[in-house]
Amino acid sequence: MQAARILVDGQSDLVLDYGIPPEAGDVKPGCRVQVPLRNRTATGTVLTLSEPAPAWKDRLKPILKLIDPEPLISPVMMNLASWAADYYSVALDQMIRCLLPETVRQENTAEKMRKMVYLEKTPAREELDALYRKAPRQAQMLDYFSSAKQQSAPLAAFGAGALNVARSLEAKGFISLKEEAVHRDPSTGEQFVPTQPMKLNSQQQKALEEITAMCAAERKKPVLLQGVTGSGKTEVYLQAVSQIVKSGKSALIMVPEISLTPQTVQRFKSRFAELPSSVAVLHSLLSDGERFDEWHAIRSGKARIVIGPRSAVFAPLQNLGLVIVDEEHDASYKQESSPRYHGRDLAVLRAHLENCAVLLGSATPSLESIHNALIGKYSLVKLTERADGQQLPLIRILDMKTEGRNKSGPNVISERLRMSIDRRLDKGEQVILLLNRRGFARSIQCPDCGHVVTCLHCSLPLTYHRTEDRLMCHLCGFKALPPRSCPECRSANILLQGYGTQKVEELLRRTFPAARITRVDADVARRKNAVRTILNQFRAHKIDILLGTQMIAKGLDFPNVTLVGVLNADLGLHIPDPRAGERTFQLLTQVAGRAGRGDLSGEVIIQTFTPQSPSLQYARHHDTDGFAAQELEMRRTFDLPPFTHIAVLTIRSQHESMAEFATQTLAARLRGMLPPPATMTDPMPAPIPRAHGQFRFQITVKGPSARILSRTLRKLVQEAGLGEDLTAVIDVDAMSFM
Ligand SMILES: Nc1ncnc2c1ncn2[C@@H]1O[C@H](COP(=O)(O)OP(=O)(O)OP(=O)(O)O)[C@@H](O)[C@H]1O
Ligand SMILES: [Zn+2]
Repeated sequence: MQAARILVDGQSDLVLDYGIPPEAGDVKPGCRVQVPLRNRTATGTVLTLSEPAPAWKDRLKPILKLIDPEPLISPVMMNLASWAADYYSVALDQMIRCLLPETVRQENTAEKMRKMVYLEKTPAREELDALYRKAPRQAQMLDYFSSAKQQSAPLAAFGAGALNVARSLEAKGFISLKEEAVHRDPSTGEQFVPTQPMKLNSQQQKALEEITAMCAAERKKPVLLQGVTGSGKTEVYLQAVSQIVKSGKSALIMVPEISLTPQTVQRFKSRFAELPSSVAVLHSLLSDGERFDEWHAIRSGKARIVIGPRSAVFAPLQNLGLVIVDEEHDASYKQESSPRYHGRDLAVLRAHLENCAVLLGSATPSLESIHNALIGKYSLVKLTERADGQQLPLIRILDMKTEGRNKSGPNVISERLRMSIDRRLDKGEQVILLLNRRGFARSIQCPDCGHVVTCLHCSLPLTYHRTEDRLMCHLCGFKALPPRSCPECRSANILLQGYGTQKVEELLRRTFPAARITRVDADVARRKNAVRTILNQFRAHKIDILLGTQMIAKGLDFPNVTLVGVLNADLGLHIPDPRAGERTFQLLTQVAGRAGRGDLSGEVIIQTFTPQSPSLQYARHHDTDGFAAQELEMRRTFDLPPFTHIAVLTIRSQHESMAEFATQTLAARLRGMLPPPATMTDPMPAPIPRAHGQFRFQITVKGPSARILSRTLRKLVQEAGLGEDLTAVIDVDAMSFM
């Protein structure tokens, strides 16, 4: 009897061997099975098959039943899962859970069925008239088909009691009733007008040819498409995908966040509108039913184009021909909870395992990707001009130390910016204002003694929410009344410092009373479809000024926007993160790219207290290469990514001394385990030392091989056998250090 190693659902890393009895059928890796577990039955997924050691042969419990005749997980995806589990130090079952969503794994989730009425025989006029006299509802049902010129309709369309009516008609042979599976399509109700491919300019043409060549090549390299904002990257994606689909293969398009990139989704849905339901959109707001249906539509090949955020890298596409990662630098590709995988990195790996082409696109690629291009691992294609032939917008940097002061202290909107906004509004043009919310905007700081009001449970500064008139912690949700005076020095000026989108909105309304102003921030984005509705209104010019946080910086295309103002460019620079400069550069370049995308030329005004910072200066000159060169030089000097890998081990506990002691003990052991040239820091409190009521201490390790760092930390934690009050978190290739 062969044995199968099975990942049993429900318990972390419970991997058990079972025997495969002949009656179980063709059990393969990636199949789900039913197995006995103590006194109950459990479900599980087959990881590997093996010949059991002779001594074990008779002691293995047998598999009860094979659930899927064909494996739900392809061998390539099994491979990807094991690789990721090892690389990111998570249990294999966690990765399998990403591959098979809960609703797909549960055997009992069924397709949604509905009753359909099919017309079998069209009644003659006299028959219908007679029916109208005897049984008017039956007549109406039949009449529906002739007037609607349809052969079928859902029973539910005929209202209550329709089942009896339909049964009578079925008995008379006019119609038949059938059960059908409904596809729960998340975009039902939306209309997509088909679009035609555009004639590519020569740079776009070259980019497309490079991708086509890579698709055909025996040995493939990822293609990095570095194209300035508005250079027509999306059109290149569309035509590349079109080629792939025509050749009978499937394509995966990854985007940072669906709710923030509605235009990209719309453009794909429209371009491929002629292929019904061929574009599947995955995102976190899908209902279980929708997710189940989309998953099976993708797996069966009904949907051969998939758009989704980082988790879409696990979509069960067959015969994959191309993977596209749009805005590949975006931080949201890294999952910040377990499993802490990087969607872009797994996309590159998946493409490698499937031997298909992969395209990474961005106006401001990550330094990791630029580095890979420079050393020849990636093939680099550039789009240096806007597709519409427009100039890139003129960027002006305003030093708020001199420009922004008035009697009461620093101003939110400088006089220069105010005048520019006025001018644009007078001409009937539109304005985007960005409030950089990385870092601690909206926090309450006493202007007299410098005291910052922080959360009682986390050390994070509390932020002020106008509508509720409360201070809130964005980590744990703690709420408090704003103090009337400074708890430290009793100064009454306490509320003056710091400002959030709500406060700026209020101020804007006062400054520009005639303008129509709308705010988009995380609070607004939580409401389903709110962002999309606002963006549609903005496009229709029902809004003059759009005020928002970094979420409005992404991939939006509004031809009538001629001015973009960045209110506080440097906030994100002053945080403990080696990528702070890179993120600020990317944010400014992206948001500047929203200006002047139509026939009107654009202008960008950046307000800052640190005008000399390289992130700002290079952004001002649209100089991605220049920024990358100097930033890479700095990273090399300080041995930071992409020249090394960083992993962070965080130990959390409700008890501060326990966490600190455990971290010190681990650090001492780690010193003896970490193979050179890897290095480590001393244990330290995390930049946010307390979150969700837990104290957090960190050790940061650095080294040329992420896998060695990961395996060493994993071994360390496993051997230490931490007690119940302690949690260890390993974050490989960490992107956030808070
Ligand atoms: N070959 C072309 N000829 C004419 N117009 C084009 C062409 N390609 C793209 N465009 C238009 O140029 C505009 C910008 O293109 P697109 O949004 O694809 O750029 P992008 O590089 O994806 O921009 P971003 O990085 O800012 O999201 C769009 O309105 C698009 O319709
Ligand atoms: Zn808190």
